[in-house]
Amino acid sequence: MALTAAPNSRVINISGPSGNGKRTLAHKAIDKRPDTFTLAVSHTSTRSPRAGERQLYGTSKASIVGAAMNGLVVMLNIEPNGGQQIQAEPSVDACYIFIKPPSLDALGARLRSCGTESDADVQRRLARACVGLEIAGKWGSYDKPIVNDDLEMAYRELEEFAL
Ligand SMILES: Nc1ncnc2c1ncn2[C@@H]1O[C@H](COP(=O)(O)OP(=O)(O)OP(=O)(O)O)[C@@H](O)[C@H]1O
Repeated sequence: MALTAAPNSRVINISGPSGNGKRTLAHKAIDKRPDTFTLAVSHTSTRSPRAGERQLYGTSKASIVGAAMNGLVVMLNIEPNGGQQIQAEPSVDACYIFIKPPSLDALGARLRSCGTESDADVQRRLARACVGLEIAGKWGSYDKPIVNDDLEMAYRELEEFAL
């Protein structure tokens, strides 16, 4: 049987530098509209799925398409390569959102506020974020950039784009 998502279904790859609020934004979407949004996390994640999340294993594509066929907007927070594979799959109507921090200073403050990382780790993640933002800027292959400054406004942009 061919895997074909329902016409109005959406699969959204959520990408962007570590610590810029991808997970926070996705969980806000699930909290606000639990009957609409679900989050698929990579099977490489070290933690168990939280409420509203689906963990992806070998049949990831089938489970994504299955959820989309059930009318859900499936947000993917997975490794960049995995996201590109899903995007390249013609049976899935996938799009690509890039979440940007308002500034590198703000991103640094968020990483530090978690309190789980040493200064050296924060500096390393910021350096990676600089590279990621530069690549994304040149790459330009995402459908929707969202600046996650005010969380409520960022969520409204996500909702407007997704629904
Ligand atoms: N708009 C915002 N304003 C202020 N703080 C925020 C905002 N969005 C997220 N944060 C905070 O930033 C920190 C990192 O957020 P989050 O874990 O969602 O990032 P992430 O992009 O999913 O990170 P990772 O890719 O490492 O999993 C958290 O402490 C979160 O509460």
